[in-house]
Amino acid sequence: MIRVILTDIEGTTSSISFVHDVLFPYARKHLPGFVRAHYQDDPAVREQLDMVAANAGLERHDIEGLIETLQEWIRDDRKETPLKALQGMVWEQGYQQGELKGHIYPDAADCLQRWHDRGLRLFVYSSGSVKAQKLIFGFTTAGDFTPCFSGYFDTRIGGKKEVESYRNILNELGVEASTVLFLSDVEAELDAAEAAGMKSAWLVREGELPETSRFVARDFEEVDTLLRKR
Ligand SMILES: CSCCC(=O)C(=O)COP(=O)(O)O
Ligand SMILES: [Mg+2]
Repeated sequence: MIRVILTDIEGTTSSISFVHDVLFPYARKHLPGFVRAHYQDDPAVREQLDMVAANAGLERHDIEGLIETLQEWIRDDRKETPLKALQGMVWEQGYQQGELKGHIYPDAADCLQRWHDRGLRLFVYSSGSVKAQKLIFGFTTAGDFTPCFSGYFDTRIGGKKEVESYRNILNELGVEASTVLFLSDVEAELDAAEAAGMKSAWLVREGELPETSRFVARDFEEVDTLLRKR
């Protein structure tokens, strides 16, 4: 029986276009100024920049080089942990100032609330940092959904296509793998979750439905139907 839902964000609870056409351009525009303003006095920013420097083989004082690398990573949609941490810090300003509102599909909003009310435990696993996850769900156009969630995981637990990441999440949750249903729009992530023993559902919100033996859902209402059958 499913007792825990672990959900991806982009393409699952929220649209790909919100992430790529709103969040990433916002980060591209504001990240250079944010880094220049904070690299000297904010240890959390400095820590992430040092990780970028180590990863890119740059000198830690080469701030303009580090900014250029971060901009390239945003362009290439690289899921690098320090980039994701810095994006979360930049987006925080946008949400706080009312420039950003998190997108959530209406079916996801309804079902997350219902599942929470039915006693299911809900967790997020996204490449976006935990801070970014709390912001997107805290400031949605449909209100604050953070009370629905019991916890959040990001790439610090491991990459989303790696089996070990899901094993680590199971260790943290302390539950039987077969009681966890992972929701994602990326098949390789579902493969990794299943290899760790979790159940999975593939969200295919647009385009043709794939021919597959996997459970496929157009939206969260179809996932809910599956949950009620199990
Ligand atoms: C937390 S909202 C921003 C999501 C993000 O930065 C991203 O790269 C999307 O990753 P996901 O694992 O949710 O597909
Ligand atoms: Mg996704």
